[in-house]
Amino acid sequence: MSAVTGIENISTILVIGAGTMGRQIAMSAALAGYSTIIQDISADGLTAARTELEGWAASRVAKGKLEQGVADAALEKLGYSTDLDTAAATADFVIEAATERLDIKTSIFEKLGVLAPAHAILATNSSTLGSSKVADATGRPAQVCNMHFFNPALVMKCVEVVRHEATSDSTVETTMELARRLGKEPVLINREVPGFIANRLMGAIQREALFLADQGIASIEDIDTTARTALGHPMGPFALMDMVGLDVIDFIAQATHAETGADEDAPNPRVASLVAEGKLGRKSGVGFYDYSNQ
Ligand SMILES: NC(=O)c1ccc[n+]([C@@H]2O[C@H](COP(=O)([O-])OP(=O)(O)OC[C@H]3O[C@@H](n4cnc5c(N)ncnc54)[C@H](O)[C@@H]3O)[C@@H](O)[C@H]2O)c1
Repeated sequence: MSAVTGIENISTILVIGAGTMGRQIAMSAALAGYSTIIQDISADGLTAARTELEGWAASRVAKGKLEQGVADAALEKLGYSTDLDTAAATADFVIEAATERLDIKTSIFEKLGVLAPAHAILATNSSTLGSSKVADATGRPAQVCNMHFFNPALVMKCVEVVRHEATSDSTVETTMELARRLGKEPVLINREVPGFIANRLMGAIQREALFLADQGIASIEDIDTTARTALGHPMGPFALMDMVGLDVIDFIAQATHAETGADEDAPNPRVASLVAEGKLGRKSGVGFYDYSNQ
């Protein structure tokens, strides 16, 4: 039997990592009324997170999309800390969104197993590491799962909840319900699989798009146009890869290939050579498309 907490007993959420994902996950939790602590080893990272979230709230209020009182209440619910020991001791639910490295995550989960209250659920936002890799380090594997948000986490509705073999039903139920209370539409993945659902679907489309382009069957522009005009996608696969970052696309392919060893998961040479040339997509000004004049 797991001693996991039910949704009604969750009042304090700890988000570990104040980067791209962590800060917006934390704001989603604060907006839902939870006392939320963002913990990061970098004080500068915490300051940057605070500045971005205060700016985000002010701009939403200015556009009439968020009431001033709601924004103020959420910002008041947010605490910032470099001290994991103190932060973890009060957490009912932990969402780890630190740097994507197994050694870092293992050490965090090991500490959480000791520091967090016995009832606390310990979730990871990792895109490529299944929670089974860190579950045993906690001493409470039944209370560990992936809770995978999408970027930008304040906007995207999907949260993939991934259970590993030992994750308890109550951990899954509480995590799914928490996601709903954060205004998300969670989906459940019953078994760990590289890429979960969304990145697998995206990977399949990208693979086919790259195949068509590599074979000279159609231009990247026409493939993107087809995805938009025939399939109703908001943007084509090449534009999307440029937006995500070609280094990220290549990293995900490498991680997936390392895990599955399947030929179809091998990193694409065209993407790898663009990355080697520093052409990373929108963020570097050039990727499949040229953004230097935008
Ligand atoms: N960026 C995305 O689009 C995206 C989407 C979904 C999930 N994810 C996942 O979210 C996680 C974070 O990604 P990100 O893009 O926000 O990364 P990021 O590089 O923007 O932020 C990572 C943060 O973790 C902090 N950190 C590093 N070691 C730490 C430690 N020991 N304790 C506390 N904080 C620590 C860093 O200082 C940094 O602020 C990763 O697991 C990634 O797979 C990322």
